[in-house]
Amino acid sequence: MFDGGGKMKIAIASDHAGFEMKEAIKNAFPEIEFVDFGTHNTESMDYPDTGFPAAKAVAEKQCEKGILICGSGIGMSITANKVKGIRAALCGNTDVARLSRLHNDANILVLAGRFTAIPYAIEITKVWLNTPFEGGRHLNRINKIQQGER
Ligand SMILES: O=C(CO)[C@H](O)[C@H](O)[C@H](O)COP(=O)(O)O
Repeated sequence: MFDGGGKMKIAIASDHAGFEMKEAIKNAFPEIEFVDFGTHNTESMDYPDTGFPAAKAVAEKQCEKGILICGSGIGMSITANKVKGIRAALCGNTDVARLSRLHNDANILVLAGRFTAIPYAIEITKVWLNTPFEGGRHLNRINKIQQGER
């Protein structure tokens, strides 16, 4: 369980199409403790095999947040949002990444390994990790999502 102390603990996972970006993100943030759910090479595999365990680690609060990467980001988004308590946001630019935290309290960032340049994906990640939830009117909406999950 994440205890709020020490390094921020982030679940990270990809399929083969997101492997290179996953490794680059891990290297770009040495101050973060990444729990890597795979995949560990570029051999073809199925994104739910890594996406579900990573999303569950966030939902069960073993990790504070998560980052998932596949080719388009769609498969990982669909997978993660099947897990109760997960609000996964596919972000292709820094403005949307900021809003996904401010307004949606997104607890998983999804990136598109085949459609976003790696240096920009790192910028998106930096913004996403450093933006707090705004609360207020947005909290009512998050509560309604949680009620709809039941
Ligand atoms: O789920 C996806 C598309 O909606 C992901 O982008 C996958 O990475 C992609 O489908 C993998 O494609 P591949 O042809 O098997 O490499």
